[in-house]
Amino acid sequence: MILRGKIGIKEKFLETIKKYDMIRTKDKIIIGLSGGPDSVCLLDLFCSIREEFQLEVFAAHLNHCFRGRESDEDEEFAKALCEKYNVKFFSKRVNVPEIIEKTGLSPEDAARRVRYDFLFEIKEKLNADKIAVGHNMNDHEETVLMNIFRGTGTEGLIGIEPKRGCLIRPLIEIERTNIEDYLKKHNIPYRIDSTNLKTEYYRNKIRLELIPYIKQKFCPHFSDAVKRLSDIVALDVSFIESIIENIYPSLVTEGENFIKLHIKPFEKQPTGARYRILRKVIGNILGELKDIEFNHIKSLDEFIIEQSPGKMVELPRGICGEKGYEEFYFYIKGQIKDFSYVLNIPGEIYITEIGKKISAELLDRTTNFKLKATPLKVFVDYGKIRGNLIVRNRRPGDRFFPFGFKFSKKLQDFFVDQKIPSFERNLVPIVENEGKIVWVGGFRLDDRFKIDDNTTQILILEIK
Ligand SMILES: Nc1ncnc2c1ncn2[C@@H]1O[C@H](COP(=O)(O)OP(=O)(O)OP(=O)(O)O)[C@@H](O)[C@H]1O
Repeated sequence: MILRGKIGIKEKFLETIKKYDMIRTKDKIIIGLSGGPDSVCLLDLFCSIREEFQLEVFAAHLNHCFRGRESDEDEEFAKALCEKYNVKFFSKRVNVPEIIEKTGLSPEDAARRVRYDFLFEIKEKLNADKIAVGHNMNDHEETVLMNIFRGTGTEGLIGIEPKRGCLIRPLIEIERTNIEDYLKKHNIPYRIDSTNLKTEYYRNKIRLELIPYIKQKFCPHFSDAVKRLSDIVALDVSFIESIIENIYPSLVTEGENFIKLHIKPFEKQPTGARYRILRKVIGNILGELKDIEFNHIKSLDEFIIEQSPGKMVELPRGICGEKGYEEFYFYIKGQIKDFSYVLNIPGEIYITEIGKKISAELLDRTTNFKLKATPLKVFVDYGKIRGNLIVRNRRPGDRFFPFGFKFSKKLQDFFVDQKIPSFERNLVPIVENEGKIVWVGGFRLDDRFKIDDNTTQILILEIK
C-alpha cells in the first residue's frame, strides 16, 4: 500500500498500533535497533509519541560480529543515535560466526536466536512491557513468498505476525520506500547493511528481482494482496486453533516426561484435526516445530493408526513414539534416566524423574483400622522388612513373586502380561528391600511381604 493523500507514515504507524492493540499508556518499550532504516524509523516514531503515551523508550543493539569493522560501526552508530534521541542504549557483542561453526545453524537462524535472546534478556532486566522490531510490509511479502516456495502449510501464509505476545511490529503495514522517504525528508541518518544489496542471497533475490517483476508485470497491488491473504489466513488459523485447543485435552494427557495420546478417540478425528493434534503434541515436547516436516506428521499418523502395539518410531530431534494398547506415547530419547532413592520408614520422597511422591508409614496391627488396598496403596508386613527401602525403576534381570512363593516371575514378563508398553515400564517405581522387590508400584505386591496372621506392624506404601 503506497501511502497516498493525507495519511502519512506516522498515522499509519498509529493506526497499526491501535488495530493490533500493541501498546498501552506508560508502557516500557525496547526497540531492537540494528541501525538500518526500519529500526531507525521505528525509534524516531516511538520517540515522537513517547510524551503523549507517557512511554519509556529503550533501545538494544546486538553486534553479531559478522562484518568486522562494519559491525562495530553499526553499534557505534546506534549508540550515538540513541544519545541524540535521549534514549537509554544497551548493546552486546556475540561472536555469531563461532556459534554457527559449533552448532551448524544457518547464519540467519543463529543471528535471529541470539538477537531475540538478547532482546528478551533486556526486557527481563528492565521489566519492560514490549519489544518492538522494525519489520515492514515488504519483509512480510518476501517471507510469504519464500514460505510458498518451500511448500508451506497454512501458517506459513500468515508470514510475519504484527504481534505475538510482547513482541510488536508497528511498521508491518508500511512499505520500505515510504520508510526511506520519511527518513530522507526528516534528514534522519541510518546504516546500510552491505549484504542487503547482494543478490546472491535468496531473500535479497526475491526482494530485488522477483517482487519488482511481479509488481511491474502482473500485480501492482501485490503488497496489499499478500497482506489481505495473511490477515484472512490468520483469522482462519486462530479459529482452527481454538477448535484444536478444545479437543486436545480429551485426546492427550501430558506427563512430566512424556505425552500420552489416547488412540481410539484420536482415530475418530478427521485427518486435518489429527495432523494438527500431532503437531501440537510435538510442539509441546520440543517447544517449537523446527525440522518437523509435513511428511513426518503424515507418516506418524499412519504409524499410530496402522501399527501394532509395542512398535516404536523415531522422529527428528530425539522424539520417540511407542504404540501401546490404548495409548501412544511420545517422549524424548534418553530422557527417563535410571533412578534410585532411599525411602526411610516412616518417610516420603519425591521422584523427580516421574513426578510422583511415594510414602512409607507404620501402623500397629492392634489399631482398629479397616485395610483397603488399592493399586496405589498397599499393606506390607513390616516384620519382614530389614532397614530402609530403596525406590528405583526397573533393572535388567528383575524377578519377583507376584503369585505365591513357589515361582518367581521375570518383571519383564509381568509387564508384558499386564500390557504395559515398554516406555511406561521405565516409569514404574519399584520398592526394594535388601535386593528383593517388595512392590511393583501401582501394580502388584510381592507375596513374600504380604501381611499374615503373625503380622504385628503394618507398613503402608502409597504413591501420591
Ligand atoms: N543487530 C540487531 N540488534 C537489535 N535489533 C535488531 C538487529 N538486527 C535486526 N534487529 C531488529 O529486527 C528487525 C528485523 O531485522 P532485519 O534483519 O530484517 O532488519 P535489518 O534489515 O537488519 O534492519 P532494519 O530492519 O532496521 O532496516 C529490525 O528492524 C530490528 O528491529
